[in-house]
Amino acid sequence: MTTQTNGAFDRTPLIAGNWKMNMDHAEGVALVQKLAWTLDDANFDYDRVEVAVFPPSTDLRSVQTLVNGDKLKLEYGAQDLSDQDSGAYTGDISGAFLKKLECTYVLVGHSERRTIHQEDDELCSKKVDAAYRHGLTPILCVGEGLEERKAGNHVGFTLEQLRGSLKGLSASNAKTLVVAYEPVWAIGTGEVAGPEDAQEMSAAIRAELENLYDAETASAIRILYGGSVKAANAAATLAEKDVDGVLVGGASLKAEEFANIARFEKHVVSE
Ligand SMILES: O=C[C@H](O)COP(=O)(O)O
Repeated sequence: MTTQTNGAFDRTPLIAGNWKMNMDHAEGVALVQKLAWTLDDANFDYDRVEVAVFPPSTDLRSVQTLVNGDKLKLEYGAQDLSDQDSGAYTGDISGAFLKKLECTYVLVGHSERRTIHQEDDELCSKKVDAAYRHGLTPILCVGEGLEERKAGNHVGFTLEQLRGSLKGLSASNAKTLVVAYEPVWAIGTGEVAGPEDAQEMSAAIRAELENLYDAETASAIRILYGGSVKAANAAATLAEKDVDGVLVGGASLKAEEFANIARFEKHVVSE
């Protein structure tokens, strides 16, 4: 969340773990349990850094039961949602159902959905609206491909995706929005964009959000970096001024590794 004191916004860092199509519900419960125990053993301060996991939809009810039963301070969310609320949409999942499962967040427009499922900006903007309609906080994913990066058009491409995916979003709702910048060429490749790349794009996104809304809204929105984030590289990226968190894929499937990413301040302090 973002808190405001005397006009200044304090953007709480968000460490988000996108499990993608991994971990059935039994494995998911074990992973959440191990993550919680690992963070508790390290006296982790959930008020300083927010930690959220994004399991496959089949796991959400089990994760909800565990989080509620053990009073865990972890947040959780879904990897996608329908732009529709209910009806003849086989295989889709309504934001209303996700809210009933007490999801806080929902990913929208992850590059794997944009490419594999041909999700365009128009559909993403409708999914952002659906998230707010059901009281979910969207994490809107944007980011260039290798060809845009090589052509030096990575900023223009990403900002165009951002504008197209936020059509019609009000400034009041936008204040709680989270944006995740994920250069597609860095996802799952081990090729992590350097902290300076992450900062360059986060600053450009924040400037564009100011154009789309206003300075206050832009400074309230948290911007995450995603793409081959590991415990070894997270602290440097998270130290960047406009980077407010990370969206982690593969490394979030290992409790210790993900917990070490969440404890990035330890690394920064100890450096
Ligand atoms: O949603 C997470 C991103 O796709 C990054 O995945 P990755 O950490 O496996 O590169």
